[in-house]
Amino acid sequence: MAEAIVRLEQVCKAYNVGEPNETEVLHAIDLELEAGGFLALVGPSGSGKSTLLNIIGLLDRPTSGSLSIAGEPTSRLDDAEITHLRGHEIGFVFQSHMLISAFTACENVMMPMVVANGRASAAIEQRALDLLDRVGLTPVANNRALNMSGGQQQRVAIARALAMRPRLILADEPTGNLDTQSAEGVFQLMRDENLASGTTFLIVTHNMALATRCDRIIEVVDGRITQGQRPQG
Ligand SMILES: Nc1ncnc2c1ncn2[C@@H]1O[C@H](COP(=O)(O)OP(=O)(O)OP(=O)(O)O)[C@@H](O)[C@H]1O
Repeated sequence: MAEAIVRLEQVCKAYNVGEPNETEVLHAIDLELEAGGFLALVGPSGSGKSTLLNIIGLLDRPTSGSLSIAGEPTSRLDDAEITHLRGHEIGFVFQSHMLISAFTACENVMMPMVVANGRASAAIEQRALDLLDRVGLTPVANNRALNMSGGQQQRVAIARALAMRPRLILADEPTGNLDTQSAEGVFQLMRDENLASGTTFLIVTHNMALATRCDRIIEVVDGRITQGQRPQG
């Protein structure tokens, strides 16, 4: 079996801890994501998919339980170490692409590399242009994100997510706002990247037609994994 890029053991997440309205939304989650997988995360609205994604993406911490990324337990890491791990190992694609709309496609893709490097450079710009070429956007590389279609913006977001060569990309309904044809293009682009580079993808989707084309479907219902807890085989 492939090495696990992510391992959760008995992860619980509660909101409003210690207050009268404290609610636990994830209950004792055990989950393994195999390196190189192309994985769908599905479940009803409010079941805890985004909460789980935020924990795996180190954007939020579990209330209890443990999370390892690439074999590294995260519970003892301080905030600076968490930020470093997140910045280098994990890329994000959100439903609303979260691009800086006044920046060009190229500038948006450069952004994580500029932040990591402390300043822009010709090499960073060249890598951004190469990534935009990979997602089919060379002709609009210097267009502002503001003036691009939803499908194009999502392709820029994928290029940006790939910029730091992360081992894991977390995508929260990346095709949710797109028409069928654009959604297919964005989905296929992620699949091609997964196969070409071995980057692991975990994709939250309500689209079962797309989910069934992934290597594995992980289902969350009421804060518990009901299907796909471990890789098959
Ligand atoms: N910051 C928060 N404070 C309090 N409750 C929250 C917070 N974030 C999420 N919740 C609650 O946690 C539960 C799970 O929410 P979550 O967004 O993870 O579900 P989801 O499966 O991603 O839903 P959807 O498919 O609608 O995006 C919901 O009941 C939600 O109201």
